[in-house]
Formats: sequence, structure tokens, C-alpha cells
Amino acid sequence: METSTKRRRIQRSPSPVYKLDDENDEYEPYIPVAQRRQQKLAKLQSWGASVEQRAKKQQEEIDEREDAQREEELRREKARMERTLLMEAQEVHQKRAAEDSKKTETEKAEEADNEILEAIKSRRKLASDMELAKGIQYIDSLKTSWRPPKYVRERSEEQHQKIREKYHILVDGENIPPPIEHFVDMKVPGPILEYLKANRIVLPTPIQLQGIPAAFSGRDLIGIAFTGSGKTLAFCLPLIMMALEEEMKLPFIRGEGPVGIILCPSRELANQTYENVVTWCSALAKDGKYSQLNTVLCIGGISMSEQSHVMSKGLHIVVATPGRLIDMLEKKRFTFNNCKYLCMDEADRMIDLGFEDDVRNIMSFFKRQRQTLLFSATMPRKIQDFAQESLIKPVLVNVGRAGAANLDVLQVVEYVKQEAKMVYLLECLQKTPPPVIIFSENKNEVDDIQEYLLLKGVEAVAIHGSKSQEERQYAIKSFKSGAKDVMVASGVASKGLDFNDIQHVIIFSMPKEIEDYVHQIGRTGRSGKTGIATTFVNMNTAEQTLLDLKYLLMEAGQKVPPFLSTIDDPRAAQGGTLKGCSVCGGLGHGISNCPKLEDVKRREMASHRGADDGGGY
Ligand SMILES: Nc1ncnc2c1ncn2[C@@H]1O[C@H](COP(=O)(O)OP(=O)(O)OP(=O)(O)O)[C@@H](O)[C@H]1O
Repeated sequence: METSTKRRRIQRSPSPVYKLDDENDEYEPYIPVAQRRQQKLAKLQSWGASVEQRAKKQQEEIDEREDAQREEELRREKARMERTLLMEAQEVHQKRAAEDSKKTETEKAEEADNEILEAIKSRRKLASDMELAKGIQYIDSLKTSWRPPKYVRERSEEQHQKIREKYHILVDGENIPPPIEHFVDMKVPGPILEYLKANRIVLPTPIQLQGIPAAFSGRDLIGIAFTGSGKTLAFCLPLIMMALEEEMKLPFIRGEGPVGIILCPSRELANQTYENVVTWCSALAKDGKYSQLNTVLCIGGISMSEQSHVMSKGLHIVVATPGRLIDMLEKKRFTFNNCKYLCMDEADRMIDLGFEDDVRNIMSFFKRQRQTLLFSATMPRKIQDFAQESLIKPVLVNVGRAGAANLDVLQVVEYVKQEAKMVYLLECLQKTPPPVIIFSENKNEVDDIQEYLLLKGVEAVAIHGSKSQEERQYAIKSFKSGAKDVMVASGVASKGLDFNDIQHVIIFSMPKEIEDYVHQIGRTGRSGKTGIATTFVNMNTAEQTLLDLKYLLMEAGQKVPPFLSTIDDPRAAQGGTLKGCSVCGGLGHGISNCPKLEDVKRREMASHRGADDGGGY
């Protein structure tokens, strides 16, 4: 029935599109097969697309959810990790704090000191730039023909050690040559022996009896011994012998030489060493058996034409300050083509402050292996270590603690108010007969003191870095000859100058660095004689300097005045061992408050401004 109805309608209206009405709501219009297929296909396609879309959407939602989940997990993990690190850091911190609280102040200071020491350790080796660049490294010491006498060679190492102990000589290094107790056994030429004897130099001092055999053997050497203990002879004699041997083999002619060089930090010290060398060489050549050796003094402030008579011959020895020497080498007035001996006096100063680059520059003029020797009364650990690294199989010869005061000096420390110093100085001068040296750290003060003394009728000369070379030479000459009773000096005259029988050293203003104090008081009590050193201190003296002084007095077994003994060492209060500063050798402080390091900074700044104290040039 339904079918017939449908059929009827089909008949009535063949048109496929009819409007539906209520009665015919079951009516389904006829759709041709092809069209139906197409519709189905389209429907299928659209359905498929929507399925795809839905699936895609669903996937996107899943992805989003997963991303969010992952992010959340990451966030949680990060937070967990952060917490752990934070907690770990806190734990480490707490642990360290606990450990630190167990440490004494001394241990903490020592740690800080070591850190600073590490930081300043990174210095270039003491060698010429050419050697460093080419990687030239000498392995063995210089060969010499010198041998100790048979009876000395036959001694056992224990016997050598016994002799060293007898003279309080400490040594370090490989195959150390034996100590020799007599100049004659060192095979020193007769004329020199006679000259030494005539000047009351009969037996070698400890630094000489171990230092000279080591140097004669060609060994690099670090020689440390207290002020006035005869270091000059210990490093000049080996050079004289070396030059003599060369000259005897083949006499030097014009343009040849030098064989060796002695470097000094100040003109005055260079001049004094030069005079010693000339005297010893003249003594050697006196009886005509040995050749005349020629020595040149190479310092700023003097005209080299004065020495043209020496320069016109073969040259054996040069004594110099670094600045003028570099100048001469650059101008090719002589060369180092055959130079094989380099000695630095007051070496801690030479390779430390200010001169290090000059020394490196000088080394670059050497064309062959050399023997290098460093001598000083003060040589802090840091410089010893640095020097040892730069030398070839060095021998370290140490008589007493490096930087210790000469025990032949009676040290008196007095509290004198600043305004009372001048007046008290006059009183102090009465303590001993002349000659007396007065030291002040300040050039103006040196001039003021001299003026005051002259006004009071005291025959005084003055010397400091701002004086002309003539004034400096005049001061030294007239004081040495005894024409003047008192010399007022800044640091220039403190290191190495050997004046005859100084009775009394007055330190008008205490130097900040205890090494300088040791050198200053060391102008008296030389070559076995005794002397007095009076030092003025007051409120202006830094507490740390006073502490250094206190320990130095204690070490030397000197009287410590009450105002010094009451100064407490903050390190001692915390317990632990009290090690001296390895930068300046002061016993009363560590590196972290070393005045020398502060001075280095100041000097560096000053050198940028081109300031020059006139010291060695
Ligand atoms: N073996 C010796 N016996 C006696 N006197 C000596 C001996 N050797 C050197 N002297 C004398 O000792 C004095 C000091 O010597 P020198 O100037 O060499 O000391 P130094 O150790 O270099 O001192 P500084 O550290 O102050 O430079 C000189 O007058 C010197 O003639």
C-alpha cells in the first residue's frame, strides 16, 4: 500500500522536489541511484572528515593534557631539585661554619695567607725572555776546574755536616760541596791571602766557608747570612778566580769581556763593591805573578769617560746598578757574549720590588750558560722559593734565620714622643763616641735632622735619593774618612754599606718593614765587633711593626721594653703556631697584613706615574 501511494505520487508529479506537508510527512522523494551514490559518498567523505577532525581534536586534547602533565612534573622536579641544592648548600655552609668555629683565628689567617701566597706565586721564572721563549733549560751547573783539597774530599758527608753544625750553617740542594775552614785550603792565590791577613781577615766566616767552595765549584747559589758577615768576599772571590783563570788561558784584548757581573740595588753599594774588587785585584797583581784584572763601575750619575782607560783594555769584571748596565749593553759599549757569572747583592730587593724586569732584561744579554748567585741578609721564604725555581741545581747556604738580626748588635727600643725626638736625639748622640748613623724614612726629615745637628754644632752629612750624585759621594767619603762624625740617611745607605766601626745606629723613625730595620741596625756590629742600635717608636708606629720588632728582639735575646711586651699578638690569643710572614719575613704578622705587599701596590701605582726615588740608577 505504501508502495502504491508512493507510486501514485510519483506519477502525479515526476518532479523530485516537493514541498512536504503534514499529511505526506512519510513521503521520501525519489533520488536517482547515481545521485544517491554521490550523496552517500559525499556523506561518507564528510563523515570521515569529521571523524578525522574529531580524532585530531581528541589527539590535540590528549597532547595538551600530556604537555600540561609533563610541565607540571618538570616544575615539581625542578622545585624538588632546587630544594635539594639549596638544602645541600645550606648543609655545606653549616658544616663549614661548624668546622670554622673549631678553627683558631691563626688557622683561618694561615688559610687566607696561603690563598694570597698562591695568588702572588704565579711569577715568571727568573730567566731571560729568550730562554723562556726558546725553552732553553740548562740541566747541569757550570763546569770549573776547581777541586777541594784531597783531605777535604776524603771526609765523609757526616764530617762535612758536623762542620756545618759547628758554624750554624744550614744547607739545601744536591751534592753540596764541602765546607772548608781555611782560605788556603780553598786554593785562594797567595797575594790575596796576604792582603786579607793584613786586613785582619784570617779565617773565613760561616757564609764564606760554605759559600766560597760552592761558588768555586760552579754551583748556582743562594747565600743568606746576617749583616756584616762577609758576604761581599764570598761572591767577589769566585768571580776574581774565574776571571783570572780565563785571563791566564788567553789574555783579554780590547773589546773582550766581561767574564762576570755583580749587580747591586744602589749606586753607593755598587761603588763600595767596586772598590773592594779593585783592591783585591790590585793585591793579586802586585807581585807580578798574576795578571792584572780590569774592573768597571757602571752606575748612573758618573761619566763613563772617566773609566775609558779601563774600557780600552779587555774587561774582566763589571760592577753595576741595573739601569746604567742596561743602557751600556744597549749601546753595545760591551757585550755579555762571554759573560758567565751573574751575582746579585741584596738579591731579595733585586728580584722582588722594582728591579725584576730589569734583571730579566739583563739576563737576555747573556749568550751562554751562566752561574747565578744571590746574596742577602734578608730573604723571605717566597723569594727563596722563587729564586730556587729559577736557578740550576742551586745550593742554599743559610747562616741563622733569614732576616734575623745580627746578634752583635745591642738593640735598644725607646718610646719617644714625636715632638721630643729632636731634643732627645742630641742626648742619644752622647751614648757613644762617633761615628754614628741616624736613619729616617723621610727625605725631608733627613734634611731637617742634618740642619738641626749642624745648628747644634754636630758635624753631620746627609744622604738620600734626591741628593745629587756628587752630594751623595761627598757624604759617604767624608763620613768614611772620619771627617764627619754623623751621617743622616734615608734607606739608601741602609743596605750593604760597610762603614768602619760604626758605634751607634739611631733609628729616628722606625721603618714599616722589619727587613729594613734589620739592614739599618746592621750598619753596626760588623765583622765580629759589637755596636748599639737605638730605635725611637711612639704612637705613630704601626702596632704590627711593633709586634714584628717585639718578636725580633725576643729572637735575638734582647731586652723587650714594657710598652712592647704588653702588645698582644691577636694570633697568639687564638692559639696555634706563629709563623713569620713569607713575603717580608716579619714574625709579628701574616701575609694578609704584610706592609711590604701594600708597598708593592703603592710602588706599582707610583711607577705608572713615573716616580723614581733615584735609588739604583
Ligand atoms: N773572614 C772575615 N774575617 C773578618 N772580617 C771580615 C771577613 N770577611 C769580611 N770581613 C769584613 O767584614 C765587614 C763586613 O763585610 P761585608 O760588607 O761583606 O758584610 P755583608 O755580609 O755583605 O753585610 P751586609 O749584609 O750589611 O751587606 C767588612 O769590613 C769586611 O772587610
